[in-house]
Amino acid sequence: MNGLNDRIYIEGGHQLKGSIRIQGSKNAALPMMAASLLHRGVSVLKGCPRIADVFCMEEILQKLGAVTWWEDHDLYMDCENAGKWSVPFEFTGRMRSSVILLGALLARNGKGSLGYPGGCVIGKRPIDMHLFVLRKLGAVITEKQGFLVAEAPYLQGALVSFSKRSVGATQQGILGAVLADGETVLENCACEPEIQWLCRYMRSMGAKIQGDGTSEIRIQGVKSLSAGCIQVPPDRIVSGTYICAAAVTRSQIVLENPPEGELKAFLEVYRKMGGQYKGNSGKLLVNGKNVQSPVKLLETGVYPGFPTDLQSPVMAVLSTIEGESCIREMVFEDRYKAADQLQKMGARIRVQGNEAVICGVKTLHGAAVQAQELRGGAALILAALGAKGVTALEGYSFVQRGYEHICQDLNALGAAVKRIQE
Ligand SMILES: CC(=O)N[C@H]1[C@@H](OP(=O)(O)OP(=O)(O)OC[C@H]2O[C@@H](n3ccc(=O)[nH]c3=O)[C@H](O)[C@@H]2O)O[C@H](CO)[C@@H](O)[C@@H]1O
Ligand SMILES: C=C(OP(=O)(O)O)C(=O)O
Repeated sequence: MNGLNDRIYIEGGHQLKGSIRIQGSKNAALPMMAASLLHRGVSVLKGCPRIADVFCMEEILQKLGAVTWWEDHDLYMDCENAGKWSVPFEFTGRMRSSVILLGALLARNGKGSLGYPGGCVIGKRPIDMHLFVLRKLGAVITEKQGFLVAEAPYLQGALVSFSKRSVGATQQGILGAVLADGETVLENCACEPEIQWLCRYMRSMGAKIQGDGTSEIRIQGVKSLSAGCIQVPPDRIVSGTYICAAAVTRSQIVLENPPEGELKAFLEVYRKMGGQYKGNSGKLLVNGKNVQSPVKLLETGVYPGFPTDLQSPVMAVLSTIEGESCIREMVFEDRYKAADQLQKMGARIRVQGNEAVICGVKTLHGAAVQAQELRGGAALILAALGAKGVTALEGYSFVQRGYEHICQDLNALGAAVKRIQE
């Protein structure tokens, strides 16, 4: 998207206060939507975030023949007639998560074809392990001019050992195995909470899955699945982003329903920066007034390690803490796109390979900056909140992939963020 609609203006320097409700999780909702294809009837996701990626997945389901509708934040998907099996590149190129539809299409139809997945450009992001697990389950997959074509008259349970932990490939394996003949054992699985949420949802449909949340997942194939219904969990990355908003403005806010238990590694780093927090009856009181300590080394990692999705939001905060901090990005090869833009705002960041050294400054200043991907874009908004003067951020549509109403949320807390609609 180009033009004014893709631009927001943030006037920095306002203290935040008040409380905020956390939207449903993007990375939990998307695989659940793919899983809904496995029931030939109506399934529902309650509290589903109304964000660009969810709308894109909804369009894909419609393209496959599903009928979908919303009741407030509840998304209904009638997949009775979703018997088409091909998704063109114009849809899959917009979103990384589209790739896990391959397992769902194979499980439902015995065949599926898909344009190559898009999503945030934060590294190479190959899909070798996605194809590996489906091939292990019996699929024959060919790749032609950016198009994947997979066929399997039936899928057969198998022992599959992943060479590294991948959230998407683990989900792909689960989707492919739930309706396969016999037992599947997935080894070296990712343990991210979104995998457990997918499994909870699929168990509500009658799937037999055990071990999610550990590195070994066992799936006993069943003949069919019934209607799914679940409350989409609150988004841990959005929660972390708003905690960073309190930290960068040295403010105190309340998150109404954050998944505190899923935020341990992040909260540990926030605490090292001088941030304080207190959980109380499902709410989290976050006090960023004493955020002032640099962090010697923050390493991202697979869950329960520090989430790579919160790396750039924390970089924005560290840019405002005097002294030297260091980040080591261990998951993606190219996830420092926000650093150049933060420098335009006066940040002092040196990126070398997978390390970023940040020499915090007392105050950042407003500038014209460009978001190039989702979380990097959110990081620029955070930096702008704490900066002196006005920041014009181009590329807001990247942020809208994952944040339902970040501008309204921040304004409700006292920020001054403006979007000029064409
Ligand atoms: C929609 C969604 O849930 N996205 C999340 C998901 O992305 P996604 O599922 O794409 O991330 P993965 O866990 O698969 O990626 C982890 C690492 O494995 C590599 N890899 C992955 C698959 C593969 O076939 N081969 C391979 O080498 C990737 O390039 C990366 O270096 O987990 C990431 C890591 O927590 C998060 O940053 C993303 O927000
Ligand atoms: C990288 C992300 O999303 P995706 O995997 O969909 O590109 C993200 O949510 O930060």
